[in-house]
Amino acid sequence: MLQVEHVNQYYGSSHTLRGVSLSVDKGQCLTLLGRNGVGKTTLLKCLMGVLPVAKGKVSLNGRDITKLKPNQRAAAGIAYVPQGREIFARLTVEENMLMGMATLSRKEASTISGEVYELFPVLKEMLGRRGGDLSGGQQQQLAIARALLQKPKLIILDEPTEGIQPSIIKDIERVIRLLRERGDIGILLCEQYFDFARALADKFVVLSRGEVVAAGGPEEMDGEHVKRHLAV
Ligand SMILES: Nc1ncnc2c1ncn2[C@@H]1O[C@H](COP(=O)(O)OP(=O)(O)OP(=O)(O)O)[C@@H](O)[C@H]1O
Repeated sequence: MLQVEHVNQYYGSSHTLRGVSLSVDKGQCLTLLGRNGVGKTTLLKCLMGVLPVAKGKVSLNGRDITKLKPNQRAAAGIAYVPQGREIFARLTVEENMLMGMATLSRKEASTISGEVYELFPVLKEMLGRRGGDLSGGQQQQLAIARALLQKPKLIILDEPTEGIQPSIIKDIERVIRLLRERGDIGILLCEQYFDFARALADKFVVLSRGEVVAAGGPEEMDGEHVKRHLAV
């Protein structure tokens, strides 16, 4: 479904992504690994259209989306849960979730799907609370819920466990596992927390200095060649 071919990106003269290729299939979770500063977030921003791709191609279900704007990519079916969550602090939980439905037709966007409350029961209890008053873990759950309400074909998660307490990390792991089992969505998970990433990966890619240096199935993630490029 998502096909990334030889993507290159520069910040000024600094060559940040060097010919990165990867693919994510429907019902599959690809985990993107690598130390701080290797280009993971830059790659995700290129996939979302927040940063331009200098050279290379990004396609979704066979459609070339390399030149599309972020809102067009959202409408095409990519949802992005950014690092730091970026929820609207002054809007309520309910209003934040409604923002996730902005790309849907009026009919589709009329009600918040009950599935979201099944996945994240805490959000139902907090509908009227301001986003900024939620804990970090609750904000992360809200950010994922908001992305799912977009009814995406592909969800991109940038370090969802960062700064989150262990009990909520377990909840997030459970939700990603459920989404994977549902089988109708592709998941691209960028993650520093190795055990979490390994538990969810159908396959993995390791970046180092903007290049893919290792890739394979979950059984290969414990290899020395992989760990050498990670902070574990
Ligand atoms: N706006 C920018 N302008 C110039 N250089 C940048 C910019 N954003 C990031 N960089 C640099 O590009 C490189 C890749 O950064 P990026 O944030 O993609 O890494 P990362 O792997 O996501 O790291 P982290 O896990 O810390 O988020 C780093 O060397 C970083 O300093």
